[in-house]
Amino acid sequence: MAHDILIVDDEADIRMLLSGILEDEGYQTREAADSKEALARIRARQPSLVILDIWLQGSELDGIEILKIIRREAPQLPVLMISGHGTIETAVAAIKIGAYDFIEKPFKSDRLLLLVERAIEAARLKRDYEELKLRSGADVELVGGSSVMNHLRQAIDKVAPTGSRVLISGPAGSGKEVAARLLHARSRRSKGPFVVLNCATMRPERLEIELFGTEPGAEGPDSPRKIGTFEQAHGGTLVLDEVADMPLETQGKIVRVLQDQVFERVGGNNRVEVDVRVVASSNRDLPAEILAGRFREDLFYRLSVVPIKVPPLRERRDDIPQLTRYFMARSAQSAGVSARELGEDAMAALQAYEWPGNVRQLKNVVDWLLIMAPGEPKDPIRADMLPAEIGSIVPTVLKWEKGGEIMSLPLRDAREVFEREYLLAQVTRFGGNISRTAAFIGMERSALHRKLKSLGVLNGDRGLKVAP
Ligand SMILES: Nc1ncnc2c1ncn2[C@@H]1O[C@H](COP(=O)(O)OP(=O)(O)OP(=O)(O)O)[C@@H](O)[C@H]1O
Repeated sequence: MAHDILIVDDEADIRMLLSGILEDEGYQTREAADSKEALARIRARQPSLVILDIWLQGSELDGIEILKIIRREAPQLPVLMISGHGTIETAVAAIKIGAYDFIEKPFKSDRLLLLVERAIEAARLKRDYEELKLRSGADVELVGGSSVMNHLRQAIDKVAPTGSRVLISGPAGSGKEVAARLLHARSRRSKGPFVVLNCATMRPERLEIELFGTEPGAEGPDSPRKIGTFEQAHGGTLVLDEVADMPLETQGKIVRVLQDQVFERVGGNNRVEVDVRVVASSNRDLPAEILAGRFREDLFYRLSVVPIKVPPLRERRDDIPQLTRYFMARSAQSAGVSARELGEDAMAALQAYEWPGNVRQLKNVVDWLLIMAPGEPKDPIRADMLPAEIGSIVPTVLKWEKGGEIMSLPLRDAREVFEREYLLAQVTRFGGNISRTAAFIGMERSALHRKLKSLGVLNGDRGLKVAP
């Protein structure tokens, strides 16, 4: 995405010269000859940078006064001042007010381009830093080697550069936001902003303010202009998280923005033009929401140009060991302690668990284990150290304690109890896949099948019987 630069100078030939130099380097430019035009252009859409002449003949406000308004209305917008003879002192004063730097007339194009590049980069770094502060711990790595995850990554790689709208569906905590980040990172907009708005956590009135921003005075007599998420995301990606939670009326407004890439801020009628890739995500069944009259069909078709599904963790149990090690390494690093290993029994229990809270829940369990698991840091974490609801999945006879009940049985019956519990745990861990379980435990597939049937673990063809 080309950066959009606004050139404010009263002299038409300087504006032409500047826009020529900048456009040759691939920037997009807009021009303004006086304060009225300049402010109108900025209000219509926030540029990436303003190049602002200090002395503007025939203008109501001079460069310094315009700068003050920009600082107030758009504090993140970088401004590069142009100073002529005798205005250097003013230019220095401008830096104190918050201009990025100044360049003196007559200027060399190399120096101009260098300053422009630096000013935009500095603003981007500041924005990234702010974003990072807000969302520290955000991931762009989609960990997992299961075939479902490989397909997901392939789908993302394929659709990312096309710029199509994408609807990501999947249950809570499954990694929808990580998928959206990856989509942005692999797109042509990767240098542009990535903005996420959670539609579920906001009151309906607040949602529109967040989406579209406000004009000065809209939220009280002295309220400043607020830039909404659509405008913040110009040149980048906007994620509408939990899009099904948006009120119908707001949905209608979004349809319009998607159609025309134009909207008005709350409390005004300035038309704001934006170029934003919208990625929506939801954990609901949107076609069912449409039938229930809670989601607009036209919005669904506009958002869902390419649908992507992130499956629940229980459908990709193969990813659990890798995810566990990944979260363990990261948590240990950020806590400044050494990572703990997990014993085979603990890993089997993690793989057999249902994970209603998906990857987010796994991450929390790993964080908890790092702090709470007893024993020396070098000792592996065992199944009985896991939170009760997870650890109980592993049959008691397999835990490192002397099973009481089993000791009261003759060998033949004890062996049967053991086999049954062991096999049930292994088959669950491999998601009911008999071939893979057989390969892991070192049995022929058909022999395992017979065994499971004779132990009453298999119910019918492939269905698993619940442990008695
Ligand atoms: N494949 C993955 N690799 C690495 N981290 C992951 C993966 N999937 C999810 N996570 C991590 O799990 C947590 C939850 O993921 P994320 O926020 O993307 O889920 P979500 O589907 O958007 O959830 P919600 O619907 O609740 O917003 C995050 O901390 C994320 O970093």
